[in-house]
Amino acid sequence: MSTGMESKYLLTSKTPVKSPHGGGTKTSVSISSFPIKRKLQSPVNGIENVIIKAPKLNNGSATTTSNGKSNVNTPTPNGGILHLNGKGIPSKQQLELQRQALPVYKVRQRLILEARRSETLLLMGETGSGKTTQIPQFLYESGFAQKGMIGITQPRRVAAITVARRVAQEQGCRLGETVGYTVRFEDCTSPQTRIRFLTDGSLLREAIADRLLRQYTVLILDEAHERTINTDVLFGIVKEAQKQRRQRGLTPLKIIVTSATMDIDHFGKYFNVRGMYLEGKTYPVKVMHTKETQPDYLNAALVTLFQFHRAEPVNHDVLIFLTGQEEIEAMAHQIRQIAKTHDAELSPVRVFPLYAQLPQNKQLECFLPAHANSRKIVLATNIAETSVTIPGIRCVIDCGFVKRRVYNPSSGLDALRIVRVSQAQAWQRCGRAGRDAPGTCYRTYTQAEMESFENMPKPEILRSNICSTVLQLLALGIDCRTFDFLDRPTPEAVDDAYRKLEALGAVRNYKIKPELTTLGQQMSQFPLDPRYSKLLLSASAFGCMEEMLSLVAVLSGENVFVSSNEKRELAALAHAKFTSKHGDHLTLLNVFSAFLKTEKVKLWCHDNFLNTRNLSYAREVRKQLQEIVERLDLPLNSCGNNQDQVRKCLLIGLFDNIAELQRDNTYLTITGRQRARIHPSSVFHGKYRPEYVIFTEIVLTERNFLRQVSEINPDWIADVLPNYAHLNRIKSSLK
Ligand SMILES: Nc1ncnc2c1ncn2[C@@H]1O[C@H](COP(=O)(O)OP(=O)(O)OP(=O)(O)O)[C@@H](O)[C@H]1O
Repeated sequence: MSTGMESKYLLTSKTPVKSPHGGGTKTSVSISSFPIKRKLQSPVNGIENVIIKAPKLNNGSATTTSNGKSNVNTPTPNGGILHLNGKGIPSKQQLELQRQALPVYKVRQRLILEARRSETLLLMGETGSGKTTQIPQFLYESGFAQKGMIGITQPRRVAAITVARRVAQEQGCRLGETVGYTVRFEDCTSPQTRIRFLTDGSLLREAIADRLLRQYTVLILDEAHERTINTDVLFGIVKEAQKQRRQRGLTPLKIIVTSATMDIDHFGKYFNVRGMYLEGKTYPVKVMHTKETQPDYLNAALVTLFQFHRAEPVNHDVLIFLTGQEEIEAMAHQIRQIAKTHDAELSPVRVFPLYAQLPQNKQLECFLPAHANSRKIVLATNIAETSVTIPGIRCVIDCGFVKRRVYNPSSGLDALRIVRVSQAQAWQRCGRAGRDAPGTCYRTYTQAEMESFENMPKPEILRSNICSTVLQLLALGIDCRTFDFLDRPTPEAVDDAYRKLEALGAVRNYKIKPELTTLGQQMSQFPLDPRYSKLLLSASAFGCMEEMLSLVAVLSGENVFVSSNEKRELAALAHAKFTSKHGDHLTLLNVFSAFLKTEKVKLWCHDNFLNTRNLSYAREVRKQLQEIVERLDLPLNSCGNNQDQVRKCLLIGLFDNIAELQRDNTYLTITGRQRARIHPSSVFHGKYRPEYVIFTEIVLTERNFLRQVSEINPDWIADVLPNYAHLNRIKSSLK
């Protein structure tokens, strides 16, 4: 099966599955989400949830032309059909017609009425029905943004940016004018902006400056089911801001919580409101499961892809959900190879990776209109799972796995693990098809397997390191233990976070009445993990502030190295110029320092196989971090050639990330006793193995890897962290 070309092999059952709603027919099942109807029957605090019915839609249908290419027919309000061919950029009039065809558009009057009547709305509607793009526009067009902005939060940058772009298009304005977005280190808004899409983390940082969030008249917390830590904290913050503004007679704050798959009863109890279900679907999506459990989900996805590719019209684009960068890059290579080998019999393909570490301009490439005579194949992680619409996608292939950050309180380490998706995530993935035409979703797992998946992903706050959250809340004057959480983290997790913050010197007296130290207050001003903030706040004492600003800026961004399958050796040679024998951190610093001195950056990056966009982004981040450092009056000193100071300083923030070489050439982390190897991207990979290392991150997959590794001298540990060295019986401290 390795080529994925065997056309007789039928992976999926011929009968599509029934949606959990029970709607749809045996052969064409509509996309659906959680069993909404069952949920909606139960009263919330005695308040009945309601279903808002949309008038019947004249949904578009797909027709196949004689040359095998199908046209997407977009329904128009007068029942006419508008030919778009699914690939071109629509005109203003076409956009308006597309808007009017969305289910949410049909209930806009009712929605506006509900928004005028109630302080808080809890809205559930099918994926693709128009919640994210339309509701902010209805509110804006009805005057809700006269005294402030309408803010819409998204869990991910790519969603915030692409949705803002679409809404700006629909409003006929340039991005950053009436419609804009704000994500970490990037603000594309202006004083004219009325509709602002932003990541939940960005809104949280705004709350530190103004707990009442006075810039906003409406806040829409979208994709509530994702339950990221930031969204969970925001629920409590906006609820309190709303109450305070009411009590002080200030401009009221409307809160709207939206999702296709949230647990509406749980949210209803928390906000003490009824939930509303906006009825109406866009295009049907046929859902297919494999007949049998697949031992290799990657191969199963590849086989399914080529079965589809052989059989279906070329402009039916495909989106495949995988777990991470390595898998995506490997499959992209395989697909291109297979397509090349069989180019005589197969239509051309264009493959687009989409994952968080990819430079932003590369991420956005798959959102461009597709070509009519080749198939677009997007290979994505869960960053494409919610909110996004990738034009042209008619087929989703879901491998059913996701890489999730999990925190192990007993080891004290954060790690990435590959786990099964939840049912809610599977339905969200399915919802990425059928957005501009009917679609199909192939799941490379059986229906029985799907039923064994958990209903909802466990809220991030219950499975992650919450140090940053505890610090941010404390900066807002809130003890995490008394905060009004939708789901409260366990007392052990809270204690663990306080203990870590105390070890970093950010908090004191946490057992009785936690207080931020001066250092902690300063740390909360950086949009960074507290450990990185600590590095910056300690750097001037080590005489290396200039270097640490650069290093933290690079570590906060995405991969600066460009790998090339075709020119692997040339790339390695180019990168070797920057290699520091002391490890990856100083290597990164060498790259970035050289970049900062370069004038013709594009050419220089190209010649050195470096990513211009990511390095330019790091330069921007550095500028912003330097502004904070200057505001805090910290000396901007440099250690020059004495770069040991940088590695010593790293110990002060990353002291939980020290590992010791073992006899079998693996490493054992001092905190948590995890065994791991050096990541293949490290300068130490397959070469000299230092006795002690400090690393940025541990990745737990089939094998554990330490990412970004530098050598440290154990004597430094005793100097910089005397208690730590003693407690952990580091060799040098026992001499
Ligand atoms: N960038 C885009 N290009 C083309 N069409 C788009 C784009 N963004 C949105 N649309 C159209 O608008 C529809 C509504 O999208 P929207 O994101 O508002 O839905 P939603 O209800 O929020 O979905 P979800 O729950 O999946 O986030 C899509 O189904 C699609 O038809």
